[in-house]
Amino acid sequence: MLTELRKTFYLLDNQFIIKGRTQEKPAGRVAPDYGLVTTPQLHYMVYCRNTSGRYGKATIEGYYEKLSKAFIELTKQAFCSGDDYRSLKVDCANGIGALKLREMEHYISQGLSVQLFNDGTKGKLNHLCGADFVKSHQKPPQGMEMKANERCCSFDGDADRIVYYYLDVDGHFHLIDGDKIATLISSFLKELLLEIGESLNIGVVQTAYANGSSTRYLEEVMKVPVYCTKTGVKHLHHKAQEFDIGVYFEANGHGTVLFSKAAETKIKQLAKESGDKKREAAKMLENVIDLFNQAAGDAISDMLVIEAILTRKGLTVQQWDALYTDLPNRQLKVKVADRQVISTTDAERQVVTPLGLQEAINDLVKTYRLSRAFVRPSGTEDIVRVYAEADSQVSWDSSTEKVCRESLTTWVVGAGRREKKTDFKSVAISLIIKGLMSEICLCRFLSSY
Ligand SMILES: CC(=O)N[C@H]1[C@@H](OP(=O)(O)O)O[C@H](CO)[C@@H](O)[C@@H]1O
Repeated sequence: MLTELRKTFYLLDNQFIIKGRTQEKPAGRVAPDYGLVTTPQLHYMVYCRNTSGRYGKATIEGYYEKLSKAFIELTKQAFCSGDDYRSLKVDCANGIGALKLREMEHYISQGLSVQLFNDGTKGKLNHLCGADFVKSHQKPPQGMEMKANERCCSFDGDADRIVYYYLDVDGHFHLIDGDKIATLISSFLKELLLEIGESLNIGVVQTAYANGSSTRYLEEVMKVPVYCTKTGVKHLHHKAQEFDIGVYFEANGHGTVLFSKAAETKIKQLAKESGDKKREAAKMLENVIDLFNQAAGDAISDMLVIEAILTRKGLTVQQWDALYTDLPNRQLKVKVADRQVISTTDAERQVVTPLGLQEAINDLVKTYRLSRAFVRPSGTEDIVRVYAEADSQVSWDSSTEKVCRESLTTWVVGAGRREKKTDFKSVAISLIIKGLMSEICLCRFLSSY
């Protein structure tokens, strides 16, 4: 994988990428060797080169200096500076993120001390660790020593995704995924925008995998417009470019924030105006712009933004988590002979073919409160993905409970996970939706293909 990254980098560096078109590099130019870098660092270098250095210095030191300077500026007069805010446990998925975060550690040590786990000295890349493992199994990575209420996060193998989590005093695991990251960031940005008093528009971009509670919170409580695109960051990135400030995150923790040129110019100009609250907010926004990797979703950059926001707002990880409660949800993969038998529309939320499948899904979900389910072919694997979510407040009778208990036992034994007792009904309901959709609908509709 790391070799793949290097190959990708050399390929990019041998070409000049201008407004999405590639051109051969002029003869005689030597491609610099940056050694091993994370995927987002690689995107950062390309972005710097394509803007002739206006975005930043196209070196690894340039990256560290730009981000750490903004981070230190944002945290130096922070509301909270106790040890709890300063230390963070990071699972590096045995990937490149460990090497790079170690290199960066001393640049940021004034504001944050990181303790690295799964740093690649032993263990395999992404094996029982990393953001994807933590998100899909909803449990801590192997090798991480967690105490109650400690703030922890996981990168994925190439360090372009991040998720946070903690254990509560009862030992229950709480995941804070890309949706909650987007919510925290959007609320911080919205507050700063209010302070500078400029009518810059802000939009949040999600995919169908965003938890319904996050969408509702953003739209109804925060009054921020939310847009849904197809899965895959390229779709989210393009949509986010339509706003002065475009926040995009996939639920799996892949995302960033984009600032339009006009917004950046306005903010820079306000930051120069003298001595008032407006100017302070604009200066803070200026640092936020520098701290985000606007070339691509970046675990290191996102981590620093999150840490700066939590410190500035004096928020604990539990308070952050309590912004809203995720609807119980399940995702599963179904192996089919030809995943293309399923085609979708409406940002992959509605099935077009095979005919009848969408009606079957509609019939299934309409009996549960706040329920939603969709089926789509994966863009990266030869599988079909099924997603279902539902509210835990649902009607219940003893026969349903019997079926659910059995399903739940199968689930616990099969997946090796233990649910909280209070989640029992909701988990069981999700299982029914999942079970019905996967076993009855999908099999019935797909068996003929
Ligand atoms: C449900 C899910 O997590 N899908 C992932 C996965 O895409 P699929 O098209 O679902 O296979 O890989 C993509 C690339 O890494 C990532 O952007 C996306 O979020």
